Amino acid sequence: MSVRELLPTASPRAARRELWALARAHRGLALLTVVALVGAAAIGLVVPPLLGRLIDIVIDGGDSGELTAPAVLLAAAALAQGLLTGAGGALTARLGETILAVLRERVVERALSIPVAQLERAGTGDLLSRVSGDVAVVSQAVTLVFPAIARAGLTVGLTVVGLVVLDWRLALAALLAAPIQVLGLRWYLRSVVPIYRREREVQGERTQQLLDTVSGAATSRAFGLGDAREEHVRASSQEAVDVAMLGVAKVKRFLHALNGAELLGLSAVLVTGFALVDADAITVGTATAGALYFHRAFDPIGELLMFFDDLQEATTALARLIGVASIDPPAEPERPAIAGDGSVAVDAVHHGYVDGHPVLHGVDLRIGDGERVALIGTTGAGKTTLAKLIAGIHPPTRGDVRIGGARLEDLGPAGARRTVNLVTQEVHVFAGRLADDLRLARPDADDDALWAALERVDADGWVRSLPDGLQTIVGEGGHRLTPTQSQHLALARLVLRDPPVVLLDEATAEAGSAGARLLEDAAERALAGRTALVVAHRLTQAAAADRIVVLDAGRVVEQGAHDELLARGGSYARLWGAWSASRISAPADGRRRASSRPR
Ligand SMILES: Nc1ncnc2c1ncn2[C@@H]1O[C@H](COP(=O)(O)OP(=O)(O)OP(=O)(O)O)[C@@H](O)[C@H]1O
Repeated sequence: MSVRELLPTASPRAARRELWALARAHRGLALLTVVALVGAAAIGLVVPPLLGRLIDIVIDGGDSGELTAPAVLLAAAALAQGLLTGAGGALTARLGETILAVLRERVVERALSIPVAQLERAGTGDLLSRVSGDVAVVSQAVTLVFPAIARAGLTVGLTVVGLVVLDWRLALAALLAAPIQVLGLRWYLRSVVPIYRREREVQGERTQQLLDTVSGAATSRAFGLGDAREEHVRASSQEAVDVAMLGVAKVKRFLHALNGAELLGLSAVLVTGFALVDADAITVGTATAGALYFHRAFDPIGELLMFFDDLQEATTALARLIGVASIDPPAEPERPAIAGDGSVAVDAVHHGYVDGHPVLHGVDLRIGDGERVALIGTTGAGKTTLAKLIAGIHPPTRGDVRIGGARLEDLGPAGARRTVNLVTQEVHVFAGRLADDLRLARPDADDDALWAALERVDADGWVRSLPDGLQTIVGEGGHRLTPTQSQHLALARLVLRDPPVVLLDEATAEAGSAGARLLEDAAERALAGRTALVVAHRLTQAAAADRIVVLDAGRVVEQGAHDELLARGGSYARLWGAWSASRISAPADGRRRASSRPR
């Protein structure tokens, strides 16, 4: 059993540092954004004192000419604030999107260089949920939540300053609202946030039920399961509605509490203002301005509190993205070694994925330059593990792997990739032109080189018959390739890459028998002239090798040529006997029969 070791998540401090560094790279835009947001909030501050001034002029019986200046200023402030708010929102979104784009690129770049072993420990789902789900959450926050929070935060902060400057006693009275807000927020976080989380889970379940029902419609019809499927969808929809309604009820209570806080705070400001006016300490206009300030700060406070959940979600998602973006790419040695030839030496190699569960126990193996070795053994014997260690995907727990005399770590990640290639049955065909898919192996290859590689693995025939030949769009959304054709492509990429050492793991195991035969021939041609370790599932593959190595429970128990091992009557002879018997009773392709040496 493997232990999940999720990819790193940045600490809040590291996330802030990274964001700061990203924002600094766009300091011009960031500065402009701050100026617009602060400007909008600051201009808004002049509105309550101006209204207060108007009231004082009216109360003092001033002439109407005196009203003109404050009224014009009010109109100008409203216009300027509107313009700056609009500009601030647009600039915040632009800054956020720019930073997110850089972050996204970095996440993808780092994701591609994450050592496979680390990715396997984390599970690809972890990385996928980050590059899809987390990016979506942050994207939405960048355009909606962050600008609103920046605006609200600045308005609240500056308004509180304005209130204190206007009259500290009014500011003190306004503070009466704070305890209700703090207690309300604590209650909200404890009771509503978990409901939101549950709501998202239930919605995910409902989507899954819908997808299952739609994609499995034909099966449901065939087995008369329509009613049962409908019931599943109905039940999950009902649950989603129930949970959403529970959330709505709680949010309404929270809003009531906020309204109560507003009532209390505003009453306190008005009563204090009344008392101060009564004592001739301030004018009616100042008291009015105080009440307006309070009111002005209140809406954004509500907004800030309501966005708290989104903000939490977005910060978590951001920390998960920054966590991946901060993974150091594997270090290259200062002076990478160069493999002298294609020989492989495995010395006393031990390996285990989980402490206390060793998989390989001191494996020694020598493969000569250009030699073809077949690795066989029962399921779980450790064949794939050994191949991965030789490919440098996992470093062995103990022991050494050398290629052409150089240790894998001295070759460095890039050198190891150039020297050893592991071809597995998991072949991914990238969406795009077939030629581009092939060029992943050798970006500078011209069309002639691509055709030569395809011819070498006998794939040129079907590629020529595609609607646009090399330019045919394949992969997701394009021309669908059969598993055999995908494997053909993988082998053609191998030819283009041209590594001296190849590890072929189950590359031909999945295809149907006719395809398997074709691929065996293609693999044969792709491997010609290279050192090869073939994890063989059909013993015909093993029999054709120069040497066969039998692995049992993580140990090499036998090795030698096919005839030699048959004559010895050991593990291989027994496996061959059992396999031949099964072939005679149920021949895979209905034509061939097992013989002592099939090739
Ligand atoms: N990533 C992993 N984490 C934990 N255990 C693993 C991991 N990969 C393989 N194992 C375990 O290591 C042992 C050897 O697995 P391995 O895949 O190397 O065997 P194999 O001989 O290639 O088997 P098969 O023929 O079924 O592919 C098995 O017990 C397997 O469960």
